[in-house]
Amino acid sequence: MRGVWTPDRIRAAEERLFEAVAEPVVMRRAANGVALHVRRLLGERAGGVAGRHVTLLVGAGNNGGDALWAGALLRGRGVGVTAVLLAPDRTHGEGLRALRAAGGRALAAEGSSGLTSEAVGALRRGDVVVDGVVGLSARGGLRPLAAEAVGHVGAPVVAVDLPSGVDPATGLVEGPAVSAEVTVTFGGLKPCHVLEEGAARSGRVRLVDIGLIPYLDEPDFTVLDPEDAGAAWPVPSPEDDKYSQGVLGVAAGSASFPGAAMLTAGGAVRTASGMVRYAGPAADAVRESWPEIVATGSVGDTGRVQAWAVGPGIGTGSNGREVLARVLEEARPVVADADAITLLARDAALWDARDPETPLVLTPHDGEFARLAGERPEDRVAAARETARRYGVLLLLKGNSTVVAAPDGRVLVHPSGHAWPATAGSGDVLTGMLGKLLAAGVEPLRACGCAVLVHARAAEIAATGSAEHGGRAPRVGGDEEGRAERTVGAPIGASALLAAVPAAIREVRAAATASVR
Ligand SMILES: NC(=O)C1=CN([C@@H]2O[C@H](COP(=O)(O)OP(=O)(O)OC[C@H]3O[C@@H](n4cnc5c(N)ncnc54)[C@H](O)[C@@H]3O)[C@@H](O)[C@H]2O)[C@@H](O)CC1
Ligand SMILES: Nc1ncnc2c1ncn2[C@@H]1O[C@H](COP(=O)(O)OP(=O)(O)O)[C@@H](O)[C@H]1O
Ligand SMILES: [K+]
Repeated sequence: MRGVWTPDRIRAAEERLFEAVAEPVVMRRAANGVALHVRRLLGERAGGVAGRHVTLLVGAGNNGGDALWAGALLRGRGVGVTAVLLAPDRTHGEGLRALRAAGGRALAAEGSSGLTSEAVGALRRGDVVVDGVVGLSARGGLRPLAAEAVGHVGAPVVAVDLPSGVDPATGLVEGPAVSAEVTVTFGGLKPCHVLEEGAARSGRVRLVDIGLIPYLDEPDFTVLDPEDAGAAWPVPSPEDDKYSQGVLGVAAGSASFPGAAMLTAGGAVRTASGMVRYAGPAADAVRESWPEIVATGSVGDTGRVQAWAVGPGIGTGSNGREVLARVLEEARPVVADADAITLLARDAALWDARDPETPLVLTPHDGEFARLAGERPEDRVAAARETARRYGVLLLLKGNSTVVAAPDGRVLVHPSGHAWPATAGSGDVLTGMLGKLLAAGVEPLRACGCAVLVHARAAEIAATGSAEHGGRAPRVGGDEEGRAERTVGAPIGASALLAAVPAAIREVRAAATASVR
């Protein structure tokens, strides 16, 4: 599990760190990390380090300073280094001296008519380009000169701290910005690494220890890693039987939408052993697809369950309302998705059926969220947190980065790193998966984080066939920790995602086993 801190809190911690450790010492730690990851990327993409060329794009502040210091270290490994200075008068002095002393070159980016031809040549020559334009103090998109310079970069980029042009606090991009292959950040993750467009533009995020951790308090929110999901995933123990692992009731689908029933129920079956019961008009179809499911026609006829998954395809008319009210009255943990969210958003009386002490998870996409909150989410973390608190629910806001907020203010974020789950019916699968984890007794916030992580990974496995390659995706270059952007994939439907859920579970469980070894 990794913490994420807002820029203000990172700065406050840095100030405390600088009382104990001199700033140049900290900066050199940061630069060491940047140089290490540049060397790795040179190895991957240029076949070696010595004799290769690195271009530093250097802005006015400490972010450029880190890049210059990293350049000096790379010179020591035989790398040719050229710094392109966007603001020569305000360049980090010590960093520049260090680079020059190590034999690196520096040139001004701007001539009398825009970017100089030398600067363009340097940007094109780099086997790797280091983005030291702007870091934590970034405001808005890249300024015109920086944007023009970035436009000439064809080589993979290592971003210092964050990809320049991305808003550090939100991950939003409101103008030209860098897209990094690797982002090397210091002390703790910032929101831009895991939210919105910033998550995709950060590429692979590498965290470097600069001694900041003791000065950071509780994170603003957290990101689960595969091993966290693997450690929490329920598997049967020798004492278990089919009931003791938690029974999930699924109330989904209708005569017009049998597929929603199949996908939700399937998500549950593939997530954990034990038992799944189905209640609804698609009982015959469900029995045929999933013979292991005990299916009945109505919620009232279903036997005992430990949790319910309700909503996909139930409709928003009186039948759907009746189903949802019956489920809520049972006072068991519930995950309510799709039509159930629409019904809850427009019918305040339905909330009376709910026991406020029993966990209720709502899993809206942005459109459903707007029905609940009155507007589409802008700052997704703040929006999810506020709505979770207001309704006293766990709010799982779906998207490329999914945000899960608990009513007590805790937040988990999962940046998927790809968009393969964006396919009709994949939300139904997620609802079934999450319901089964709730039925198994996994703590609700963690259950949400685990379900989202494994769901996204299952989509990636299905799209890339990576499980067929011994758990590793076929990649275009990239190291073995490489992210999905460099993975060759083909579009999938939700059924393919569903079929890949067991492979994704095996993978996270293997990660958990490896991490305790
Ligand atoms: N505080 C520290 O001493 C440490 C900070 N570190 C580095 O220092 C960075 C923060 O340094 P600074 O606070 O000096 O600020 P930055 O280097 O982030 O920004 C410097 C200047 O860039 C300009 N700028 C702002 N937005 C821009 C945009 N959109 N396009 C082009 N230029 C823009 C502004 O004039 C701003 O003052 C961190 O991101 C990290 O890289 C690390 O060395 C660790 C220690
Ligand atoms: N651009 C995207 N990148 C990654 N995941 C996405 C993207 N768009 C949607 N998803 C994921 O796909 C699923 C879609 O769920 P939902 O919107 O309920 O669709 P449906 O109702 O068709 O099942 C969610 O898990 C969501 O997080
Ligand atoms: K940067």
